[in-house]
Amino acid sequence: MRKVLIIAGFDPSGGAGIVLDTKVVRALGEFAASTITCLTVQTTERVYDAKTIDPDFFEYQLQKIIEDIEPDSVKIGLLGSEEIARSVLRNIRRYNLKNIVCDPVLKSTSGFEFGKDKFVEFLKSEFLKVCSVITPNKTEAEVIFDMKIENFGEDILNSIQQKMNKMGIKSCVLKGGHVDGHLAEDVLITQTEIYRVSAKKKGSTDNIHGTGCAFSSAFATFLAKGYNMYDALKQTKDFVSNLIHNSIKIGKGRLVLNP
Ligand SMILES: Nc1ncnc2c1ncn2[C@@H]1O[C@H](COP(=O)(O)OP(=O)(O)OP(=O)(O)O)[C@@H](O)[C@H]1O
Ligand SMILES: Cc1ncc(CO)c(N)n1
Repeated sequence: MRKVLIIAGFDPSGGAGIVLDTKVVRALGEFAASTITCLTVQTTERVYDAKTIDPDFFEYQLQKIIEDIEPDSVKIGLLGSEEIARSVLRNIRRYNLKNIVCDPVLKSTSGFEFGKDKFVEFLKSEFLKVCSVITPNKTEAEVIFDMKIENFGEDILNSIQQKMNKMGIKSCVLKGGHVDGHLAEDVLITQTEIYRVSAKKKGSTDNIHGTGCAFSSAFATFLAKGYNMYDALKQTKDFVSNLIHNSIKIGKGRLVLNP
């Protein structure tokens, strides 16, 4: 069995974060170990608050579990602070971790900001370049690449590719759930290629919780299984679309995925 290390936050509703990530890895037949970066007060309606774990305690958790299980891939979700991000970066280097999928969570759909300016600057200048692939949504990509992204037209994608190369970002999947249109289109941009996948959109993306978390943990699982980037993306897209089409209502707010 392949081993996926999840580095993410805790959402008590189970609709996002580490609980959902673990279920996704399990549903795909592999084993998930988890380290918690951050606790949130959160429901299916909104995020109320977030508190990062003590950084030394977090690092202790991370080192011990990496040494024990030796993961085949890593999914990074909500980091929550520059200190926690620095600790993850140190240990990626120390243990020479591979197959790292980073979902650069900056803001919840309900508007809660998870990191401030210095954190974002650190991600852009030092952190994202050590990841195998980053999976920003439209808003996150606008912050990371410092540009307006109205659509996924050729010019915009080429300009993102140039910026990625300058910033040292190896690969990026731009998630298109929040881009207008009847298709949910995602684009994989590598240093030399641009590759699109799409699926029929179900309802409104703003009404479904956890799609980004499920996407990055499924991607990390397919990389752990040995798929290349393109095949991992195709498999991930099918898996996540299916979860979205079978999403359920468990609370008063948005629908959740039930892998
Ligand atoms: N309504 C939808 N129907 C079908 N696929 C969708 C829909 N919304 C999002 N997706 C797909 O789900 C995946 C996650 O994309 P999305 O843009 O929602 O990420 P996100 O904004 O990071 O998620 P989150 O809302 O959890 O923060 C992508 O593959 C995207 O194309
Ligand atoms: C814990 C957690 N991670 C990620 C997200 C982004 O969906 C969220 N709302 N909560």
